[in-house]
Amino acid sequence: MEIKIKVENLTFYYGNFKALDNISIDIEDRKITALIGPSGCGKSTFIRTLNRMNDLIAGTKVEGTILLDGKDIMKNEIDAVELRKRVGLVFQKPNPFPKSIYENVVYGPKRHGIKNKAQLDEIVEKSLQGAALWDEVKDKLHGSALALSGGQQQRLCIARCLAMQPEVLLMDEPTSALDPIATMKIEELFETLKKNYAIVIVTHSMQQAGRISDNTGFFLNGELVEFGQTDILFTKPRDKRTEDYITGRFG
Ligand SMILES: Nc1ncnc2c1ncn2[C@@H]1O[C@H](COP(=O)(O)OP(=O)(O)OP(=O)(O)O)[C@@H](O)[C@H]1O
Repeated sequence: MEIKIKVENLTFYYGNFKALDNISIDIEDRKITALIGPSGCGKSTFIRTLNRMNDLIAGTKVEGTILLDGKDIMKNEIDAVELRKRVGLVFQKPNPFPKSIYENVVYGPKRHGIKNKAQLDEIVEKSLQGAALWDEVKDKLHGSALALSGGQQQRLCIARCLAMQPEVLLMDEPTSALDPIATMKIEELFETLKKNYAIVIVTHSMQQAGRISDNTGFFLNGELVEFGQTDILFTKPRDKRTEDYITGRFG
């Protein structure tokens, strides 16, 4: 087992409000880690600490360490822009730019200085292939991204992330705005993606966590109550609060 991200004693505040309390968790490489828990328990806050997206919010404070390949990402010498390239984030609602499919995918690489047309073409094809969208859009790459269906838009956002050649993919409820068929396609895509990336996915659906993840963490009120192999967490939870949650007694 290879640890991609090691989080140790992570505590996070919005102003005086402690949103995460002493979280320690190992994110394995080439595995899917699901994070579950009731609304407001800190799941999104947690994944945003993993690529320092929370830095952008004023008045926040973070304690503890987050090691990416053994290196502390909270140290000042780490460039946050470079970090977000390595640790990509896909949001709940598909949010393509109001530009063509092609321009959406090359947006990040262009900003990072890639100008060569042949190279950009290759990035577009590879990223769209990687996001299982290429066959559906290869004949309309210069058409508007906004003309795609919700599920296609979400796969485009995944492609946009892949174009940056990340190592970790963070997904914040990536299928909650999608219908069951689009959801199934994205879940199938995760199975393929996990061969090359560490994936962390926040989900409200325990069924989804059970279907796709290798490891699951259960959050409650900013605490990581339980973390372990998904099949064990769902069948033999150690903590009464986990058991109550997965059996639907609360949340
Ligand atoms: N920018 C912010 N400023 C202040 N408090 C915030 C901010 N973002 C989140 N919070 C608070 O931090 C707590 C955790 O929120 P977070 O969004 O991480 O939970 P969550 O588990 O992802 O919830 P959901 O499942 O509803 O998305 C909540 O009490 C929330 O109100």
